[in-house]
Amino acid sequence: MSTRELPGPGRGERVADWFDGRLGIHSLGRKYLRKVFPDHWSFLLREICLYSFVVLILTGVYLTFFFHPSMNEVTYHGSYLPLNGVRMSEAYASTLEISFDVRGGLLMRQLHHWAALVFVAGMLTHMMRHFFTGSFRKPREINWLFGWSLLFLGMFEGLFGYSLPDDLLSGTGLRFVNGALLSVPIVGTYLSMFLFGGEFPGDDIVARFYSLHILVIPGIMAALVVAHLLLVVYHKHTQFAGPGRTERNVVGAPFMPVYLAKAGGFFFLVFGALALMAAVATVNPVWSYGPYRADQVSTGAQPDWYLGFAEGLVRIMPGWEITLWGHTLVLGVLIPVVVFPLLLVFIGVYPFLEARITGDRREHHLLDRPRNRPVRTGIGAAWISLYLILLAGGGNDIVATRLHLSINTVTWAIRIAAPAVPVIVFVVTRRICLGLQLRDRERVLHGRETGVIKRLPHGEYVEVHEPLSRAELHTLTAHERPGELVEHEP
Ligand code: HEM
Ligand code: HEM
Repeated sequence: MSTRELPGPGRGERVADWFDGRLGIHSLGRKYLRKVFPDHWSFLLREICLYSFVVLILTGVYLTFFFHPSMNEVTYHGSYLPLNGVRMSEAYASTLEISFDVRGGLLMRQLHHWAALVFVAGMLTHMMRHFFTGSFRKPREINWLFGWSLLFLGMFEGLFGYSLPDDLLSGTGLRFVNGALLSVPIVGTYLSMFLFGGEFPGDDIVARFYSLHILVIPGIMAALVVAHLLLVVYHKHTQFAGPGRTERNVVGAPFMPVYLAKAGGFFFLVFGALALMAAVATVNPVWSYGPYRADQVSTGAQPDWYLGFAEGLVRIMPGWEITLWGHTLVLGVLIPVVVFPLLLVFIGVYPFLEARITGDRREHHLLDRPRNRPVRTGIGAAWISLYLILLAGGGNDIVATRLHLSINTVTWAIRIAAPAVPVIVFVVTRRICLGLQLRDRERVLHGRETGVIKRLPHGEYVEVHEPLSRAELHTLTAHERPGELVEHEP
């Protein structure tokens, strides 16, 4: 065949070449599309975070087309007749319009709100899975901090979001924020005036929260998500111990095509589940609360679940006040305002605390089984129990009415449970871990109990034990025992 007859590159190949010459996509792709992903069900939690974040951005952009972030007063004349003729802010009126007059508006609002609830739940569970398995250890401490910042920002992003519609519930939440700011000594009044642009509630807060909500915080969060994922690529994945898995390799399926297909499918699953929730379950029906008025307050007012623990801290505090040099310190609010961030900061700095206390400064790429780290597992369980108790405290009125109890009984029960239960949970969890370790040890040394009883020729009955497979033996023994840490020179 002469050279003239050779077929030239096809159109697709030419386009690909053109782009590759300018962007280097081919070499990048060749390197990263074969990136290996280990498999474990708990790794899916991160995908719930990622995809609900994507849903939040998509639905959020749709909402910006119709939402008016203004506190100018208007008289409502829309489709929701019970509020016809009522004076309200433009923000609230536009939320009613989104809910009743914009095509797909209510679905989008509910999708946005459900996605927010699931997003923070996803982050908390993803965080706890990394906590319990010790993946935050060197070299991933900074990625832990990136993740932690996402959680922290996510909570405030939610608070700013549900304050936007300017309904009676969100206004009650803002009054709470105002009270918390005012309790700060010396600068409290300035902080409140600065945030609200004058006396609470002022005319600016919705517009201010709007810029933070749709621009500043999502921008920082998107950058953090990218940095978080880049660091995962740089560090490579952690994995559970098992045959063939070491501190130096990663065993799993390649990104392309296996993982991409899985991740793509999972995106539609998360999107579908959220859409279903948004379609069938009402969330934040602002029309039934009415517009915010500073002289009114709604009963049964709750923040979204992820901030319930902060509310709980305030509700269980006695209304203590002291007067110093002619100034009143409202300890009943100030103490919770200090404890609330501390509870979160403890989680943020935990990797550094653990490394310092255990003296373990080595790199770790193999994950711990929680039972093999009884103290850490105990601390994690105790933290969750405190969080849940305070969450119940934040809904003490709901608990009291649902269980037909006096609100004082509920409040006192939570006051006692908040310090006591985490200690009990710590001790019990630690014991359970040690028990499970003994069970593992028993299985390694004597094999699995088969339940088959044999009678020996001399009449003795014994249970037949089946030795574990080599793979199982490896998995159960591939961990360090206390006292194995390498001593470092100070
Ligand atoms: C992590 C991200 C986000 C969270 C946790 C979040 C959370 C929320 C929540 C809970 C609400 C109240 C919804 C309701 O009315 O029931 C809200 C409202 C709103 N969000 Fe977001 N959001 C996020 C990101 C975004 C983004 C990226 C945008 C826009 C680009 C956006 C735009 C809006 C708008 C316009 C509203 C007011 C509309 C309304 O309440 O009906 N959000 N957000
Ligand atoms: C928007 C929220 C978040 C997204 C989209 C996200 C996503 C991811 C993804 C995709 C990974 C890869 C590997 C894996 O899960 O094993 C990862 C790893 C990690 N995440 Fe997150 N994450 C988020 C929030 C958080 C939070 C709140 C924390 C903890 C405070 C956290 C801590 C970590 C750590 C320590 C790793 C490294 C573990 C490893 O390499 O195995 N992340 N994250």
